[in-house]
Amino acid sequence: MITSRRMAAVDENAEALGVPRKQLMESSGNAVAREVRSLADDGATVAIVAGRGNNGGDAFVAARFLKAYDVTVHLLGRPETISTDIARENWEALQHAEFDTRVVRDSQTLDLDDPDLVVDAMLGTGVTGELREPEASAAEAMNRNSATVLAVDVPSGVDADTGDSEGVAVDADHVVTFHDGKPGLSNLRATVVVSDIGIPTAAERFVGPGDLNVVVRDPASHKGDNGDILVVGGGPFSGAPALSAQAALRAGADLVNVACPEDVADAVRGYSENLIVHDLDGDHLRPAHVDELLGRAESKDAVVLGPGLGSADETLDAVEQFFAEFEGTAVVDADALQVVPEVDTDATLVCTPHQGELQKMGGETADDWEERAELVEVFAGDVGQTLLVKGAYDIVSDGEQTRVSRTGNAGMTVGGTGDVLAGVTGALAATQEPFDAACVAAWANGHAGDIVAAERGYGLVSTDLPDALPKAMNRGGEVEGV
Ligand SMILES: NC(=O)C1=CN([C@@H]2O[C@H](COP(=O)(O)OP(=O)(O)OC[C@H]3O[C@@H](n4cnc5c(N)ncnc54)[C@H](O)[C@@H]3O)[C@@H](O)[C@H]2O)[C@H](O)CC1
Ligand SMILES: [K+]
Repeated sequence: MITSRRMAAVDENAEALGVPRKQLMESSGNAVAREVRSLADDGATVAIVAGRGNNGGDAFVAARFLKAYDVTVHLLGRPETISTDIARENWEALQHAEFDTRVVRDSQTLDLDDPDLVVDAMLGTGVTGELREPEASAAEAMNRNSATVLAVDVPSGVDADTGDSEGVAVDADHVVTFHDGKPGLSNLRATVVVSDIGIPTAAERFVGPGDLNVVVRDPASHKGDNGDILVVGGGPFSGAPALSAQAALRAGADLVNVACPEDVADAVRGYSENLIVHDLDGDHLRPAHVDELLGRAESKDAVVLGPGLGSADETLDAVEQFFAEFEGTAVVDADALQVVPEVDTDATLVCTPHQGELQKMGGETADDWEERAELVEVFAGDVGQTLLVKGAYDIVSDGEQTRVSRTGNAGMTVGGTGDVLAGVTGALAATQEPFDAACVAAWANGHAGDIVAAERGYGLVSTDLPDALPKAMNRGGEVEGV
């Protein structure tokens, strides 16, 4: 089963892997035609009712594969308003080749006649809310007609994720859906055929640019809505928490607080005026600081715990006591990781170990990435948390779902890149599900590294990465009105 949002992500990933959408549309159209052939004999009359998105595009392709039938394509709305290039190109191909096409300007004039089969290609997974006109009247006309109805991907007006319809929806007898089942189709009376349209498994297995579609920023949001986080780190080191914090800001977090031992607090402040720094007395984290940290963490969307903390016994005790009480979301990195398997916590954790740290946590690793992915999945299930295991292939698993990120390069073996990743993960975990946050963070951090390496090769240093993050995460036209 796949949700509409995930389907859109996988589609975009397929494109990035060299399988363009237009090619997928050709497969979808072919699958629709195959289904028509299984439902109606040669010579039968087929009325295709098409919308102006890619759902309609699938049906324009199908028409080309149905030479043995008497096909009429009804387009709802003006051809100039077809919303995607690939659907428009397939519509134009029908005009050039003199197919029987009709433009329906007013849905009241939609004349389906008395076909043997109606194909509902008005709307698919791109739809939100109640059917508008002309689709709503067209759906009613289809429902009144006695012909068998085959829906393309999802009956128009039905939410593919939930099966609900806010208003009128096409009452389909059959559905041909693509790539994988849709949760919303299981409770309909229609029979459902799932058709493989040639999306590579890699488009789901590997994190890709499409996975970033979970990161949406509401233009009406307020300060803090896009992530208010606390980085707890530093002591033996001062650069690590500062790198995490700056990376979190560049990954989109609104507010980043740092709590660190006072001996390094001024150094951390000095790295950036964008950070809010709180001193913990002394030169390393101790159990005496835990109450203050819990108080500060309570109002945050996520905590990043570990960068530069060191492994003094008192520090690890403090980490353990923190987890015993904390109930929010935390990204755990570096020396703090070894505490995770020991502790009984109600917190939601995203752990970001490299393979050595994974072993120290009690997990197993393997040279072969596929074997490693299996081991990480089992260990994530045992720990009951999300793991992001760093390597040339980063493995992300929550014990049930596992994905792999292949971005990044050998230049990123330089010190500090893990601190950056922890910060990015923290920013994303503040607003996203832990698994999605880890997947996007791994991909974006590696992609930022690739952007830097293109200019600086193996001269890449960790402080380059935060600056490259916005470009690595920019999905184009993201900022409204710019
Ligand atoms: N990987 C795949 O599964 C592929 C699926 N394909 C097909 O593409 C559609 C999804 O296409 P998309 O263009 O994103 O959206 P739609 O065609 O479903 O609709 C967009 C269209 O509808 C308008 N609209 C939105 N909401 C409403 C509403 N409530 N009432 C009326 N109109 C509405 C919107 O403005 C747009 O114009 C998928 O289902 C598959 O059929 C591709 O072929 C490739 C691979
Ligand atoms: K449809």
